[in-house]
Amino acid sequence: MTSVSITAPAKLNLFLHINNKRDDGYHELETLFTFLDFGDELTFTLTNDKIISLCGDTHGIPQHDNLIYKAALALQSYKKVPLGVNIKLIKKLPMGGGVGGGSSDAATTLLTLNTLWNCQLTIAELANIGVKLGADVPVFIHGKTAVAQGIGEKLTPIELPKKWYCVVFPNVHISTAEIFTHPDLPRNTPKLSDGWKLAETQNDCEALVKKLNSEVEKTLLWLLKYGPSRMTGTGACCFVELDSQIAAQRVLNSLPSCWQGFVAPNTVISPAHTQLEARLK
Ligand SMILES: C[C@@](CO)(OP(=O)(O)O)[C@H](O)COP(=O)(O)OP(=O)(O)OC[C@H]1O[C@@H](n2ccc(N)nc2=O)[C@H](O)[C@@H]1O
Ligand SMILES: Nc1ncnc2c1ncn2[C@@H]1O[C@H](COP(=O)(O)OP(=O)(O)O)[C@@H](O)[C@H]1O
Repeated sequence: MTSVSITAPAKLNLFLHINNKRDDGYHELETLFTFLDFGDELTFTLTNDKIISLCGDTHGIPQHDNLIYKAALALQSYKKVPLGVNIKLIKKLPMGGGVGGGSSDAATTLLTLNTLWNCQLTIAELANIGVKLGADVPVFIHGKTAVAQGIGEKLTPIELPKKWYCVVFPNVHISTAEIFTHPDLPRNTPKLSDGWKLAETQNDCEALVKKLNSEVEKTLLWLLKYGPSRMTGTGACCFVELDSQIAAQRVLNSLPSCWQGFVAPNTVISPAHTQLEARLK
C-alpha cells in the first residue's frame, strides 16, 4: 500500500488591504501571503476501491463538509479516478484562526492526490478546482510567497528575508463572512503603488476585529511589547515578527496560559511543495 505524509502549512497575511467590494459581495484585496514551516499533517494511503475516507482530528466536522474530503472528491470526479484514498489528519492549526488551515489542507490534498493518483493536472488546473473550495486555496496550490490581488487569484511571487514568527491564537473564533459583511469594515484602501514598503501597509480588518473582540485587542497589545505585530487574515490569530528563533521562542515561553501559540520561520516555497518534490526525486 502506498502511504505518504505531507504538511499543510500555515499562512500569514503580512498585510491585508481591502480595495473595493464587488457586485457579487466578494471583496477585492491586496495581501502578502507567506508560508510558515509549521502546519497540519496529512497521511494519504491509496486504496483500490473508489472510497475516499477521512480519519483523525476532524473536530466534529462531518466528513462531507471537510475541505479535505471535498478536495479529494472534486479531483476524483474531475479526472474520473478509479482509485480511492484514506486520509489521516493531525490538526495542529487553529480552525477559523486566519492561518488558512482548511484551505491549506484542501490544497495539500489536491497536490498530493494529483501525484498519487497520477492525474497530471497543471498547477493552474488544480488552482481552478481549488478556488471553488475557498478563496485562499489557489495561493497554497501555487505555494510561493506572493502578493495576491483580486480575491486572491492574481499572484505575484516576491522574495522576503527569513524571519521567525510567534503566532498567538487568543481562543476566540472570528467568522470571515461576519467581518466582510460588517458595515464598519474599511473598503477603500488605494491600490499599492510601485515601490511600496511593508512598513506602510496594514491589516484593514484589524481595527474592526479589535473593536468587536477585546481578546484580540489584548493579544496585540501584549505582542507589541516584543516587536512589530499584526493580526493575520480576518483573525483571530496575531503574530510578532522577530529575527531569531531564540527571540520568538522567548515570546512563546512567556505566553499567558489563556492563549495558545507556536513558533516557526517563514518559507519562500510552501513545505507541501518541498516535501512532494523531494518524494518525486
Ligand atoms: C480574507 C482572507 C485572507 O487570507 O481571510 P482568512 O480566511 O484567511 O482569515 C481570505 O482570502 C478568505 O478566504 P477564505 O477563508 O477561503 O474565504 P471563503 O471561504 O472563500 O469566503 C468566506 C466569506 O468571506 C467573504 N469574502 C471572502 C474573500 C473575499 N476576497 N471577499 C469576501 O467578501 C465572503 O462573504 C465569503 O462568503
Ligand atoms: N480540514 C479543515 N480544517 C479546518 N477547517 C475546516 C476544514 N474543513 C472545513 N473547515 C471549515 O472551514 C472553516 C475555516 O477554516 P480555516 O481555514 O481554519 O480558517 P481560516 O481561513 O480563518 O484560517 C472552519 O471554521 C471549518 O468550519
